[in-house]
Amino acid sequence: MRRFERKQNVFANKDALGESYQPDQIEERDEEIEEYMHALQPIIDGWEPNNVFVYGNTGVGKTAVTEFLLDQLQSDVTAYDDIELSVIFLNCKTLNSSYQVAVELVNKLRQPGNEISSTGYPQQTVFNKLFDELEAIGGTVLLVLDEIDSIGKRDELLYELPRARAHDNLEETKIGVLGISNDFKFRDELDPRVQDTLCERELQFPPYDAPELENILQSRADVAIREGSVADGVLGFCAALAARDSGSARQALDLLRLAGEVAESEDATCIELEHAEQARSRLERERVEEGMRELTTHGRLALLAVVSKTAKQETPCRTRAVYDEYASLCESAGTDTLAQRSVHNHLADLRMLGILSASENRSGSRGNYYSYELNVPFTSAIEAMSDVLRLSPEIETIREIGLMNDIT
Ligand SMILES: Nc1ncnc2c1ncn2[C@@H]1O[C@H](COP(=O)(O)OP(=O)(O)OP(=O)(O)O)[C@@H](O)[C@H]1O
Repeated sequence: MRRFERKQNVFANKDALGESYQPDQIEERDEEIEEYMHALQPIIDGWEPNNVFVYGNTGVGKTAVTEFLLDQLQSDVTAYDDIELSVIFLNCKTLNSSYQVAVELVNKLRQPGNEISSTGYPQQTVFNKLFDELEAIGGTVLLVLDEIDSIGKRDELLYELPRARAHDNLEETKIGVLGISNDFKFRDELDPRVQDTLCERELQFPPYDAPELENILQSRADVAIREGSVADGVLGFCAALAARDSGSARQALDLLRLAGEVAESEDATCIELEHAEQARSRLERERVEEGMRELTTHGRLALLAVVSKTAKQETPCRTRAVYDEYASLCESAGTDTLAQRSVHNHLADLRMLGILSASENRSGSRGNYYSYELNVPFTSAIEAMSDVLRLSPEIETIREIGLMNDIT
């Protein structure tokens, strides 16, 4: 049997491409940093902090920039004796109401063994306990609530916190709330009174473009990858793919890390383009599989219908044509067919998941219609389908037709 053996032929510090790594340097965000510093300036000046709302798509540096700037702020603030700054960071991902967030904050601020239980109190009692804890800290407290959208519509705490001094819930402590979110709808759906205070200062982080992502990758690769271990064009390839898809630095970093893993598993000493290609198709396949897990059987059959049309070189194609293909797959699977309207909804879901793309066509007086095609490689889709659908002979036939037509 093969034994474990250390392989470090490509990576110098692989963790530097991971999520928990905090970069020493933030690239390509000078304007946002300037605006952010402006919003935080009252803290250094000794006034009440602004409430700040930071939003932008996933992976665009909201958390990284916030952590970087708050570290800097905490260090700069030590030059002023009259300012006591405490920063409390809470990720709200698993907390879906004001009540839960307040309990979590109270427990974070209390000594171990003195925590409160997460159920059983009236909401206002928990809020009061939180105010007591905050008052005990004194000075300036900045509450950073990451993924704040998880709180949903039960956002009373976001109303109460910024008004705590005005409502005499806090006397000594000056409080600021810094909310971070990638859900654009959340901000718009907030109670207008919450919106007024919470979004006192708004910072929007746009998606990165390809050159920006390449610079971010380069600065991470300098730490993470051995010198000379990444071939020309690899960083550009990862950056271009992520820019085209999401503009997310996380996606670009994940791609580079996986490309490095592929290279290491092949005992290569340098990450070549072909490793990045393999990483791309693996990530895409994972994305299709992940998306497909959420689909119902009919959603999967609708997708298989588009895959089949792709094999026959008949995409982009209209809902009607996808529907006919879908109906015959249902027959093979021994399943009743849904109405065309429902299949249309499944196609729209697949488009939202990024598995299909659609182009809108105008057909004069009869209105507009969509044509669908696969937005992921044929091979990734067919592999993923054969894992989740029990239609082996049909899937094999589609694969063969695709092969015959040179579809990859
Ligand atoms: N400008 C940048 N310079 C260096 N690294 C960056 C930059 N922007 C993002 N990153 C890195 O990309 C990854 C994702 O960034 P981050 O977690 O800050 O995104 P986010 O906008 O907070 O996303 P989400 O909404 O999903 O939490 C992290 O590893 C982060 O260090």
